[in-house]
Amino acid sequence: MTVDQTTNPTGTETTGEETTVPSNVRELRPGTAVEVAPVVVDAEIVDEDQGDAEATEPAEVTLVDQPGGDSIDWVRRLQQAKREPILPEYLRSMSEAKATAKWVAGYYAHTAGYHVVRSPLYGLRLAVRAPRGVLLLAAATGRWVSDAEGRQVRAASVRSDDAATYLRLSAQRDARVRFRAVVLGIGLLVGVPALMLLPDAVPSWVMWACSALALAVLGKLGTPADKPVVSPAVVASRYAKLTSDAVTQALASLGIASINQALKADPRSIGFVSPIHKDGPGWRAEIDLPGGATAEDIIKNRSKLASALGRPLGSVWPEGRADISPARLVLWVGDEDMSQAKQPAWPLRKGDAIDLFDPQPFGTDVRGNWVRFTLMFVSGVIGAVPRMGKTFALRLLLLIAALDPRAELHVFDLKGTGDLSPLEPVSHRYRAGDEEDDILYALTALRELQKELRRRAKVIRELPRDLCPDSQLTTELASKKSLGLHPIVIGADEVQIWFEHKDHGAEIEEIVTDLVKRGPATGIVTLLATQRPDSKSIPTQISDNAILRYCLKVAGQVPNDMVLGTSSYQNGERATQFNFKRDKGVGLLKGVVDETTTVKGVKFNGPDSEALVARARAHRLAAGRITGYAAGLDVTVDETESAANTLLADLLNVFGDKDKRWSESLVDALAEFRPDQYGPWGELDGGTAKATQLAAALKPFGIGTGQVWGTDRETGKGANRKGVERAHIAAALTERDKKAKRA
Ligand SMILES: Nc1ncnc2c1ncn2[C@@H]1O[C@H](COP(=O)(O)OP(=O)(O)OP(=O)(O)O)[C@@H](O)[C@H]1O
Repeated sequence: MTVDQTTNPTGTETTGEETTVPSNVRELRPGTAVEVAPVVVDAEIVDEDQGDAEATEPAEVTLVDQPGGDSIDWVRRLQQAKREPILPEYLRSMSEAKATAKWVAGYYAHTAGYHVVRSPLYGLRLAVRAPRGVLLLAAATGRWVSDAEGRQVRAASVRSDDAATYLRLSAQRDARVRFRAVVLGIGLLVGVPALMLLPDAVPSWVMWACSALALAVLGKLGTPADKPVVSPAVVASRYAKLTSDAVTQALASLGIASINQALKADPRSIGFVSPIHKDGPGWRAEIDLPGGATAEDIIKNRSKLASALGRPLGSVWPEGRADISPARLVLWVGDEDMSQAKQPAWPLRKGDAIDLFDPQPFGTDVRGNWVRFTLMFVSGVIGAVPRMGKTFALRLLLLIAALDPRAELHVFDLKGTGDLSPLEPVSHRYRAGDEEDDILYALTALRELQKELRRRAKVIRELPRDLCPDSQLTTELASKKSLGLHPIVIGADEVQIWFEHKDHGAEIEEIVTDLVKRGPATGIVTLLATQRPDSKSIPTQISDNAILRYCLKVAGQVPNDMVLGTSSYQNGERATQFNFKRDKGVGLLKGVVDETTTVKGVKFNGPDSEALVARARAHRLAAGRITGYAAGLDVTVDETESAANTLLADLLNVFGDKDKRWSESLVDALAEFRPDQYGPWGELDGGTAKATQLAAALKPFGIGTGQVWGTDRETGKGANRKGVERAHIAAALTERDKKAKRA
């Protein structure tokens, strides 16, 4: 079609009789079904019957794709573009730059040391191989002088009876051999006497240097290709460059129907957004998947992808970029398995004071880059099956908190193994264990914290606007001792023990829910770790409101979604993918980073933690911030309250299915139930003494004892004796719990 280059106001080009539309522009035609339903009609496809009418009467055309390039969106595109950091990760802080420089220096020092130590061996190897080098040099010289390289061509001319060529080649060879023999002869005539005279003519070190050089050259010549003189000081990566062909083939082998169909129709349907390039210690490919396939489809099949690429699972990391498109896949393939890669030194290991309002390094991502986040304003849940690194992760977060001298730490090690004990010297509240008094200690501390939460909310609410414009706690406000808004960080390991406690579980759940929900805004950070992430061990109200989520290896979809949030498994965020043996300390981190990221937490062991805490304590001493447990001023748990606290619950436990029971039989049952606590009561002489004891213990709760009909177990006779009604105890227990909540 010849096109007259005039353009009408709608942007179409006209040729007098014909109306054409630029091939990349689609249109909607008025008066057709297309107008009602926005179906795109290609301008080239014109109904034959309507063709003439349209030719005589120019149709009113509404363009779907507006003319013009992308330039109208230029600024917006620029605004949306993600800026890559100007400085590489290792240059962003002085300490990291130093650590990197130190690492590089260490690397070359190691390489130099390795070769220096082996240099006598290298010399020996060269000396042993030098005679072979002499023979090979002589043979090569012989071949050069005799023009051996032309032998095959001359033989071919003989075989083909090509006399003329043979004569020409022979003449050429004779001339060449003559010339080369003369060169060799002169060389020998000059070289041999020179070699004999040289020792007397030059200083001996020159002779030694020349001899060493000659030995080195001849030794190198005599070295077989598969036995290098110098052994490698470091083992280089085994894996080759990632290519688009390898990626395409691997994606095709995953059995994803939409990808396979698209590849069948067009083998180049997998779109590579940018060239595959080196990104840290690995290769990065950014891909637009074809035909309705999503990044999740690939993430779900990570192990198959690794197998297809012929790499270890720990080095193949597909990620989605849902902010761009569900079909955008970023495939990063590491030079080595993440579990084998050495983690760089933790920037906080020296124990310098930090500000918790700033992002702090917690672990490294699959590329070995530090993953940093701000601990303030979050509540967190850490979950995993046993022995995968939960406690290490929780301790690491608490160590980070300890480095801010203002942070008040409340540490509860319900596992009771003392893994969190390095934090004792800086803890405001600390307890290890899950005994009754440990639970009561925690309960007392949590009640205090709930009161503190309310106080803080009031303080923030009443602060002058100029100090706190958005009711947002700032590092400056947190530093003002008079306000008492310093960070509070609570860490509890094996937290399910709290929530499952038969007497206090409900109250603890209520307080922790409050802390998790309202705490972050008031500077209270609650971090909970559990090895059994289900709705019983971490109530849904709490897990739903957690911001920081760190999920190490879990066994299935339910615990996975409990830690990472509903539908996470469905969306390809699967901590089930980690390996029991190799992926200790590796987990999916969510909520505090832009995208859910695979992170290997820093492995900071007990002795190192103690050393770091010693520094942290020194900062606190200097700042006058040693409080509570660390200052020898721990919370006191009222023991009578604790005995009284359990008495009502214990009575309900031993009551059995009766509504009323004699006091003396209840005392015997209590003594059997908790010998430590009620043993002495059981030893009282006679039923009356026991009944009097129970009556005295129940008096503070307003429960009286009265005559109760029962049967004597020994005589089998019925009688009226002092006893208690179950309903009175249940009512008193409910009333007491209500009071505790109001307090
Ligand atoms: N970041 C890490 N890197 C490498 N190894 C780690 C890391 N964190 C923990 N480990 C290893 O995993 C082991 C178990 O860690 P940890 O005690 O924290 O597990 P856990 O999940 O708390 O176990 P449990 O449920 O039995 O208490 C540790 O002894 C340590 O060797």
